[in-house]
Amino acid sequence: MPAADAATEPDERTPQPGVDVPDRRGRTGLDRVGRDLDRNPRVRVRDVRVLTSNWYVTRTTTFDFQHADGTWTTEERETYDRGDGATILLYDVAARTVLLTRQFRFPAYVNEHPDGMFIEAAAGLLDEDDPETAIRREAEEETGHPVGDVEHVFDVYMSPGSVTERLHFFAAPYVRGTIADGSRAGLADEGEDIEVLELSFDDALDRIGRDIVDAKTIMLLQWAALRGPFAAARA
Ligand SMILES: Nc1nc2c(ncn2[C@@H]2O[C@H](COP(=O)(O)OP(=O)(O)O[C@H]3O[C@H](CO)[C@@H](O)[C@H](O)[C@@H]3O)[C@@H](O)[C@H]2O)c(=O)[nH]1
Ligand SMILES: [Mg+2]
Repeated sequence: MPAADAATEPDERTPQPGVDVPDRRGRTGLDRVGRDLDRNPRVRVRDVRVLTSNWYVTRTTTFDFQHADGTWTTEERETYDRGDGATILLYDVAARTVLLTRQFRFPAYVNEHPDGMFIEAAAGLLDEDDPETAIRREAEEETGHPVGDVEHVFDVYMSPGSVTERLHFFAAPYVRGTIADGSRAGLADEGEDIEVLELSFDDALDRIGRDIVDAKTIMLLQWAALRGPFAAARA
């Protein structure tokens, strides 16, 4: 590098929140995630940069990738990391109903959803908990209904080209009538305002693609119809 350019390089990098000094959520070392990945010999991570660590974390990672013909190229990919989550379908087989939620989702509203009000299966981030503990907590917080034994359904990457999140899917029975349709739930101090929605299972299936447009909810409803509690073989 020419001397003139070297002179313009800063001596020390300004400390970066989330990397060298705590960010607003007390995190440091966020640039270490992904550096030691070695499970796939066709991928060699070269650098990880934290772009934002405001609430969740965006990074850009530079890596060498070996293509099918053996050649290597250097690629850069941005990732959005909000941690992993869990979701649950609460169902009553005898009443043929499901217990869902309705809440405002800004990212959908800003992308052409008519009002941002989303019908969803109860769900939340794991935070520090294991998936089953987390889904019990979230189901009770978001529907007010206590959850007994849960059935693990599958674990799915919801948007693997950009979002790191893996979502753990569960199902559990609930008792119709315990929670009033239209009652409110959620943690007010986290800005949550959640309406509990009790729908007939057939109505919920019918509304897929109309006013039920949330991926995890559609996946759980279709699983319930095909292989879950409402599948012909299990009924
Ligand atoms: N201040 C602030 N708070 C935020 C922000 N983003 C989220 N939150 C807070 O974080 C809470 C997260 O609520 P959870 O119930 O834990 O998560 P969720 O958003 O319902 O996530 C579930 O649904 C998502 C969408 O389908 C899933 O992506 C996710 O895995 C999970 O299943 C929100 O209620 C809100 O209070 C933000 O940018 N700023
Ligand atoms: Mg939630």
